[in-house]
Amino acid sequence: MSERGLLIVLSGPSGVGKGTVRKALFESEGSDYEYSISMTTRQMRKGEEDGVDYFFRSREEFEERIASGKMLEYAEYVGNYYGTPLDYVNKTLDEGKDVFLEIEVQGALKVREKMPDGVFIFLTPPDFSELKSRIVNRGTDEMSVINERMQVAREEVEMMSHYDYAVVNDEVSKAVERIQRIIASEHCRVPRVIDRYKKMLKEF
Ligand SMILES: Nc1ncnc2c1ncn2[C@@H]1O[C@H](COP(=O)(O)OP(=O)(O)OP(=O)(O)O)[C@@H](O)[C@H]1O
Ligand SMILES: Nc1nc2c(ncn2[C@@H]2O[C@H](COP(=O)(O)O)[C@@H](O)[C@H]2O)c(=O)[nH]1
Repeated sequence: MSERGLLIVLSGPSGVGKGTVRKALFESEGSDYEYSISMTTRQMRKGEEDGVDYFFRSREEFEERIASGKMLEYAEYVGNYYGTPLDYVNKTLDEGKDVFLEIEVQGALKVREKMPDGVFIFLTPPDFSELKSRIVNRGTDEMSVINERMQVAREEVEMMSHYDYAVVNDEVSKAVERIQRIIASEHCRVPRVIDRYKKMLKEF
């Protein structure tokens, strides 16, 4: 039996490029990760699709899921709930597949408490004016929401010390390479592979 998959958590301020980097990573040669689609109560943006970008749900339904313990983590971010469905993550890790979460900081820290053997990567902007330009130029949020997201970003950067790695997203292809190297080295960590070797020795 193969060992449990690796949980990879990519986090960082809104607009830093988590989605862009994640998509480029998934499209890169040899990439073999399973993306955990999050659930949210926010309004669907133009071009988004239910079940692809997010599971878009009402607040009532989201709160029912929280109450019945169906979320690995959730957070309220700029007025909306966002969360990770628990079953999919556990089932996929048990199948030996690597699971990729792209989530904000409060949620990532909750996952860290529950699944400390995951790898926690904080994506950083080259600087804050570039971060603001990226959110503004994306054109998806009103100025009041952008200002709120920038305010949250200040607090989130303070939490970087709780992560295993910080990766700067200056250029998407470079950020992808840095993340690939981190994941490759995490796969070789002794606590991950030792059980398999112990089992092999027993059967030898
Ligand atoms: N390295 C980069 N250089 C320049 N622009 C970038 C880079 N990475 C991402 N962007 C642009 O920045 C904007 C924000 O990127 P993206 O939506 O991926 O961020 P995000 O961190 O996923 O945001 P959110 O957390 O709000 O979902 C997009 O318009 C994207 O094209
Ligand atoms: N704690 C969680 N945060 C999540 C999850 N899915 C996405 N996110 C983060 O929320 C913000 C805002 O996202 P947007 O799509 O409205 O721009 C961003 O930082 C996402 O990474 C989740 O399941 N849990």
